[in-house]
Amino acid sequence: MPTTPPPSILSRLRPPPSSKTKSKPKALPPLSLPSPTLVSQHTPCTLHTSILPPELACRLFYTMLDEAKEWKRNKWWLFDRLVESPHRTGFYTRMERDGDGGEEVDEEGGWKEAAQFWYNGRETKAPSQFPAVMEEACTIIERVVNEELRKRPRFPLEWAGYPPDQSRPNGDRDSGILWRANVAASNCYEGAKESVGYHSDSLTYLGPYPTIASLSLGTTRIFRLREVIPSDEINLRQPRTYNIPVTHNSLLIMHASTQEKFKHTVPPQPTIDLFRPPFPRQSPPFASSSSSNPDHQIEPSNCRINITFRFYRPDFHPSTIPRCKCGVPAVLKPDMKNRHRGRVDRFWWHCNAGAQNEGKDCGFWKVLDMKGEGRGPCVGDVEARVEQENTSI
Ligand SMILES: O=C(O)CCC(=O)C(=O)O
Ligand SMILES: [Fe+2]
Repeated sequence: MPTTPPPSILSRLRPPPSSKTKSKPKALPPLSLPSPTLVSQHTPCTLHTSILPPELACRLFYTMLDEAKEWKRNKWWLFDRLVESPHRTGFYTRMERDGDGGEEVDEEGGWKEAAQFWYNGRETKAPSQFPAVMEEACTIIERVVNEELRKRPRFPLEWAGYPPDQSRPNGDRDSGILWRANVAASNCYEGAKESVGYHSDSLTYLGPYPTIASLSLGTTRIFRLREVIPSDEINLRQPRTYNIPVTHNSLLIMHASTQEKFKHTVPPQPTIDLFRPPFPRQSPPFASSSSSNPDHQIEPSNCRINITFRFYRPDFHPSTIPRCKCGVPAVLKPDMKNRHRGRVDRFWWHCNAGAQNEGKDCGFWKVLDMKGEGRGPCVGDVEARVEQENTSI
């Protein structure tokens, strides 16, 4: 009986790795993060489900749906193409009280510029103020964000709070407040196909390492995060995609370093579940006893409303933002690909005029110099001062 010769031992060994063929890092499958615990484990964000009293969340949803009729689709030049955002957006400012907690002050000039920046430099009217129901929600959200901020380690370039000798908006009401939502940007995604592409938020008025509180109302959508891998790790690991289902009345807090290390998107979906508001539209009261058949007033909706509450830092006030040679406020971005000790330390200003100027910018470019530009106080400055005082005792 013919026998086949045993395979040589050499044929069973893998060839030695060639210096030319570098093995690519393994692609990681997307990970779904449907619970607050999982979100905290894998990302610099925290998720809070049922953040507002249900009746307030529902009333805010109806108010913002009505407001959304006036919102715009952003338009900007991307290279040589004029593109339009696949969702509608609105920008709001919050009335602040002066240092004595008395007269309400509205620095319209500054906020108008900030609103124009939100619309990619397009001329816009003065932004609207928070509607009363949004103010009510904001007070609750602000308290939760400040509680979280007090628990988390902070980054050196984060805002350290008002210096003791400086008057602060809202007087006494602000004691212990590190983060105050003074503006809000709102988005409406109608149907499964409306979306926002991958981006990180411009830091122009937020400054480095901002905290952004993002409230979801209406239909559930996926909020997707993906890390930007630093250049020196590109051959070592691949980014993972994280999918967070953001349900009605959930708050996703994007803590410091989310904008520096990750990009985020709300992608188009094949389908969505319609949202059935838990209360009828009419007000007041919201109680079901007010109507013989409240079901008749409840219309299912295919919209998701998102409100991002933001703290525009006093040391990044519109009057302090460098202008490029085109004469418009520069945009501030983190140098995401270069990280040292796991941290982005470098940020730069660059010309933003191309967004409205047929894609042509003036090439203006400048590294952010916190001290040189007179900004702060930052967490790192305060910590360094305390350390110095302790060593000199
Ligand atoms: O709708 C969302 O959850 C995200 C919105 C967003 O990324 C933005 O407004 O910058
Ligand atoms: Fe964003």
